[in-house]
Amino acid sequence: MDMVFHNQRNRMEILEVTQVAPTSNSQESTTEFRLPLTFCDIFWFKFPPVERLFFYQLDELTPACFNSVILPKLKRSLSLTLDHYLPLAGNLKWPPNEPKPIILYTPNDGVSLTVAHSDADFNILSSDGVYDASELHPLKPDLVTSDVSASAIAVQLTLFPNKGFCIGITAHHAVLDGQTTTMFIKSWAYICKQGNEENSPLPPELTPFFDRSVVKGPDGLDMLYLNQWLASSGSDSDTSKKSLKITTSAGGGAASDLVRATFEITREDFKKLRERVLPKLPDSGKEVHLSTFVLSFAYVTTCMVKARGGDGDRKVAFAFTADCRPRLNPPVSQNYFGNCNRPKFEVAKARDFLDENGFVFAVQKASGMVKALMERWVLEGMEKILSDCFDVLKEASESKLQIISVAGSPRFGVYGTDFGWGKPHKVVIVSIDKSGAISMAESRDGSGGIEIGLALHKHEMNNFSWLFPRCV
Ligand SMILES: CC(C)(COP(=O)(O)OP(=O)(O)OC[C@H]1O[C@@H](n2cnc3c(N)ncnc32)[C@H](O)[C@@H]1OP(=O)(O)O)[C@@H](O)C(=O)NCCC(=O)NCCSC(=O)CC(=O)O
Repeated sequence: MDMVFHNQRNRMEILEVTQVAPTSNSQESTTEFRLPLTFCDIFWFKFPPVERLFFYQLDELTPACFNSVILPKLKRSLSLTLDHYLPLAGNLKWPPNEPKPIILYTPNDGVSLTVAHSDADFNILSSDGVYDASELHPLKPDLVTSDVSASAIAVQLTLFPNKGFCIGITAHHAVLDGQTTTMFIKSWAYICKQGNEENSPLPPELTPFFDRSVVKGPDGLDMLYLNQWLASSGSDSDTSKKSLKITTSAGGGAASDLVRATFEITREDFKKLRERVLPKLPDSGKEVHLSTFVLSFAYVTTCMVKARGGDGDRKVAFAFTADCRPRLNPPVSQNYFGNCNRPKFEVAKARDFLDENGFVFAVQKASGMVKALMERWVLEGMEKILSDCFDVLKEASESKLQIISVAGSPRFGVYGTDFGWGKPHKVVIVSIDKSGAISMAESRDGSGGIEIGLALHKHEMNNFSWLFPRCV
């Protein structure tokens, strides 16, 4: 890992802020479309939005070519894609007579689109790092939220003259999860690459499924979560309680002195990690779920706890989100639009990871968490999970606890997102710098490895990059 630290003052010019609406040709876009929120959506009610950037390298891309070819194609295809994803052109609203907020699309709604030019160093920002986390912030669009309305998504297209461009998408987590966000972006890319034909259907694997009745959970969980969110607002006034405005406080503050880097765990590394851990597991690991996810999560967690060091008694919460679609009974289509996931987390002592057998401990813990999802009801324990999350977030904000969670997934296949100009040079999740999360994606070269994105304090990043090749 190259530990040269890059810090640059990047210059950015916003050229246009506009709304992209579904095409008026589509029959659906001329009528209202409502979607209720399920308990899975309301769980995420005020969590910070998820911000993704897709960097496309196009050497010699001139402003003229960007403005006359790329920009019109991206805008037109976004509009056509919204015909299939009307709720994303809409907003979260809370009508006075409704017990909970809804997603509402009304004709003339659209997605906020920002167009910008940047003189920042494309090569650094789309590299494996290390650079200031805040350098990415000008590239992500801000989700518009207020007391009475919250956008579902926002999009930004940024040109880096003679280098390429970047597509930024910010998603309201109560509207869509990572599975749906990536399906939407792939649909947009598909339509763009196909040449923007009107009324053309999406292939089955990209066609969203809007029937909310298939996600069934324990009765009353939606209102339980909503009431917990309202109680957490700290306000007695009904208007501010019911406000749809998102502040970053729910997931911790924004980055100020964090740096970012990407680390890869290759297929060969996984082989080595398996070989090292197996002899140390009871019954030669027969009962342990040794997937690449479990190995990566356990390995990175161990390195992160060691990178922070300190008191062995301090608490560490390690958490991930599981996709419930295949695990519900009956299973729900992967095309289900919205949130169909559950967080899973456990709290341990730093000592358990700092120990000589820290990695073995982490593997057993992560394996147990994944196995519980398979062997028991996938929604077990959901009644307590939001209040437990609030407790953990509070302790983390008081620096009493280190949270390590996972955003994204190697299954999303983000590097397959081709709008017609090739696959992305780099995909990052900007919002990990607010949440203490690591990000995961498949390796870009399709070699079966996993890419891990980190945003850490500089000294922890130094420690991490020293430890990463030699932690086990
Ligand atoms: C709970 C899990 C993380 C556990 O993963 P595991 O891989 O350990 O376990 P598993 O039983 O699911 O899979 C076992 C093996 O089958 C393979 N496998 C199974 N299903 C697969 C699929 N659909 N695509 C590709 N591979 C698959 C796995 O790669 C693994 O093999 P091998 O060992 O070879 O790997 C996962 O099941 C899961 O739900 N992933 C999705 C998480 C997710 O949606 N995150 C985003 C949350 S939203 C969010 O964070 C915000 C956002 O992103 O916007």
